[in-house]
Amino acid sequence: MEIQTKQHHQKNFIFDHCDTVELANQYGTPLYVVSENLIREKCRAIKEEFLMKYPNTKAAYASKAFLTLAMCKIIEGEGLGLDVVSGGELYTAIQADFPMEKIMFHGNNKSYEELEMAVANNVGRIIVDNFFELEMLEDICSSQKKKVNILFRITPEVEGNTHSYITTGQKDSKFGIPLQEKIIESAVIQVTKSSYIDLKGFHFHVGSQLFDQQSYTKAIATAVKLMETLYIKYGFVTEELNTGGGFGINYTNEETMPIHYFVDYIMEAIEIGCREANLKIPTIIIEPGRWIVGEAGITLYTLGAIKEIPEVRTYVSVDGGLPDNPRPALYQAKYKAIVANKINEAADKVVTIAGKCCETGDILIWDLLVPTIEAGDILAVLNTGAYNFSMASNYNRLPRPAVALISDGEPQVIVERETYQHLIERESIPSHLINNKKSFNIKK
Ligand SMILES: Cc1ncc(COP(=O)(O)O)c(C=O)c1O
Ligand SMILES: N[C@@H](CCCC[NH3+])C(=O)O
Repeated sequence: MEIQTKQHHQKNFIFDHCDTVELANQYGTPLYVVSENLIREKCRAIKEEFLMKYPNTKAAYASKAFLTLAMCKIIEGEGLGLDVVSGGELYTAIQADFPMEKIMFHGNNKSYEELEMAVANNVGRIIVDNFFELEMLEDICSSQKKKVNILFRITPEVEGNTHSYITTGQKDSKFGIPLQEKIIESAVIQVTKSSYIDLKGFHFHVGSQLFDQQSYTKAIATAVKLMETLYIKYGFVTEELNTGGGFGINYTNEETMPIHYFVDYIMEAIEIGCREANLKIPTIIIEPGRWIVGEAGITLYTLGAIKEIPEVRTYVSVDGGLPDNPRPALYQAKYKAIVANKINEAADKVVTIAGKCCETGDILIWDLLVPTIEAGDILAVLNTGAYNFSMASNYNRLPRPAVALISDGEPQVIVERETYQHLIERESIPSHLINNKKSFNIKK
């Protein structure tokens, strides 16, 4: 493996200047390790190859990929905006003093309370997904006497070439306002009558972990057509177009695409579309999540039970699994991994890396090439920065791992490991169950 061969002089796998075996010893496993520098490098590439290259552009980090207070600070420091999809994500941003005007609030079923919180905190854009939300927003704005800027999320009717669970732009999708004339146009007409809500433009998101540029181009063509129709029929000028995120990253053998691979295509399609339709190019916004943080994270595990089924396979179990990384079970996602304390030993055995959950589907990696391994070895699963920590659960009552952030070669814990006590913290025992003395008559 490339990373291993580069490190002949090292004994252990080094990730962003830190010895991963030492990290495992210091903080325990499973452990999420995230590199601040790698995140910043990605943000800077977005600045250089998108924000500085094209006028009138903005970028927001899709925080669902990985969000902590420290992450808010990194994103703020890099000058990007933040895409949030829930009261919890918004609360985290508020607690980190993230500039509220740079927040984009998404979601297909925002609650009244979540919208109240967004309006009260003056978030920059609310991406309205449906009429139900529009009516709540009108009500909230009139009672708070506040104006809000919104985008309508449209369903671009594009099938992204990715796992079906992470396509969002297809016609039959829970996300976005359908493009049928009478639906989208009546939404626009309704909002233009509002004295509280200012419709700035439109948003679409095709899907996640995409490499095919054509799906963006198709969605842009649809959005430009809508912009043109609205301009011709109603004189409505689209000031902003948010083309979502979804840029794919390298998990196994795919080549990681630089940001210009996606954004140059997007910008060209917009320029051509707007020129042909005689429209002014709106402000263009992108909101990648995975592309910014996915490759900046790894997960360290300790190997435990090794079970060889002769002539079938060898299962090697780790001290985590599905609860800290549900992606293989959910999306058949593939990962690569390195035995961190044996990087200079020849990898000549094929094993299957199993999680410790009571689930047959809790397999992190099928058929991984490893050297001779034993219990106690440290396994580093690569590219786990996106949608691992953020999707982690306590299934089987496993405490969630800590997160260590490496900043300029120095690791520190930014999220503490959960304890067994955390698992019962919100629970109580009803009085009749305390001594279990009462005989219980089950009402029929
Ligand atoms: C509206 C929206 N924006 C941005 C993203 C970020 O996606 P990704 O992490 O694939 O870039 C998503 C998730 O797919 C999304 O639904
Ligand atoms: N959770 C998904 C991405 C979802 C993106 C949200 N629209 C994944 O891990 O790939």
